[in-house]
Amino acid sequence: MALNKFMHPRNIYKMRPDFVKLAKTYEEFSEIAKVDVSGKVSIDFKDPNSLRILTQCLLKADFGLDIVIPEDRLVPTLPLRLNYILWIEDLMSAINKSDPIFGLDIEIFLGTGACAIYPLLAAVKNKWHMVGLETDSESLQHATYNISKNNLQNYIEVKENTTKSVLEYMFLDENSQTFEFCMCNPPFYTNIEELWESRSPARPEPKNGFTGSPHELITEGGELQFCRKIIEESKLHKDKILIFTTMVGHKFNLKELIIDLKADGIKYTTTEFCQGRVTRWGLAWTYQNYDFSKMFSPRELKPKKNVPISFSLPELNECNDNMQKLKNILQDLQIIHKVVTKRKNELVLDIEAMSNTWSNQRRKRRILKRLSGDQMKKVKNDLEIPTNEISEKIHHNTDELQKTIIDKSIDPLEGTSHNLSNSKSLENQTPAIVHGIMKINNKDKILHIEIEFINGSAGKEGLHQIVQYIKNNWK
Ligand SMILES: C[S@@+](CC[C@H](N)C(=O)[O-])C[C@H]1O[C@@H](n2cnc3c(N)ncnc32)[C@H](O)[C@@H]1O
Repeated sequence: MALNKFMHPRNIYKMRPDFVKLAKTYEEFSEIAKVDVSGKVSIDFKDPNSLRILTQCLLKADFGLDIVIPEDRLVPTLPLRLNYILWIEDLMSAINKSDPIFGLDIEIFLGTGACAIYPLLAAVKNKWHMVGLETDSESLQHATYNISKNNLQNYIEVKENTTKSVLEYMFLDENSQTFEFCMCNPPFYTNIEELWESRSPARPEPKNGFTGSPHELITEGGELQFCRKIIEESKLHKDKILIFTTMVGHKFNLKELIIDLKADGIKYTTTEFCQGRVTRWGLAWTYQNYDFSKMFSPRELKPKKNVPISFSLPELNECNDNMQKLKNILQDLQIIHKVVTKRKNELVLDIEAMSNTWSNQRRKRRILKRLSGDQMKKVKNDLEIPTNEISEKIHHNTDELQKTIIDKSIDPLEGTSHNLSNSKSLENQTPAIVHGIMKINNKDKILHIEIEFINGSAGKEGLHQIVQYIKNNWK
């Protein structure tokens, strides 16, 4: 299932459902299940009846919902439906409406379908109040039946949309209620030919069987026109719904809709719904002052490439070996640094800080200021002990890696000494709090440095602090 890794992180269908358990629990599932010689249980995904039974059983097992999906209606794929609901949850939490447990939020759903799948999931999962609009009276009847079968009438109301509009119907009355969001899974196709074309033998065969009635799948102008209609109607009811959303089935249509929203200066955000081998898109827009900048698509959440920290150190007047000066600073910080590669003007060091030796510097300077007379003299004397006397190179690695480590460092303020002599034990027992790779390029006596963070409990912030310390002490 190539795209499952990009499913919403909270989607329970990221992991394939346990078919063995389903077969043991539900007789209807065991009837459609096949067991191979290795004991693996599978079903025929191309058979609409198997898909219907699988969906009904999963709704029962995972959400406690007892649903009847009519034979001639769309079988909702649960991973996709759940991806959409989870994204709405994220949007609600982005606008600080993440606490609907008391059922105070009232939502609206367009095109409820025969299962009323979205309102049912939203009600059992989040206790959201949903209003479902549907034009197909037969689907409406099924939806009403499924809602009362699960005793969720207090949460879900379904209404027959008798108008040609999409949203308008909800706001015919001036005092109509407001909603936190609307969601919609629009019919995909423009006409029956387009629908058949999508099923033509020339196209790669879909993995899942085909379900749904023409009414559910076809709309004049296809999904693009349907979504454009919602956008147009949303302009008339800007404050009646805080966030308008719709699912989009074709990437091309998503691009067109984004162009429309941009042209009108409407704030929007998008996401991808990835599941199995199918990607759909979510589009949300608002007329409110909401910040969507922290909304990310699951695919965007994958770790970003580690961008190194770059900076330069200028030539110093009284120093004729800048590279050595930099090494001295690393030594002062008790940072273990071993040479990875050494070329003419370039040196690559593996650096490891075992403890935070840079953070208290300001405090130490403050205390120094407060000290007076003899105390000050003593501390100053201690401080002025040259670095090479309080440290010594203790380790030369035979495989060409030169390791420099401070053997002993005196803390002038506490007057204690830290023994860091056993580098091996440090390496083996204590993980570095900052581990990075430092590339130093010496060009025209200016050091150009790039440090890449590898790992460590102090995080990249720790590395930034080290960089700051180096810059402050470059004099
Ligand atoms: C693709 S189906 C989605 C069904 C269900 N929500 C799901 O996701 O499985 C689209 C639904 O929108 C309904 N529909 C089409 N035009 C509509 C309109 N103007 N207002 C409300 N519902 C509409 C169709 O009858 C159909 O049930």
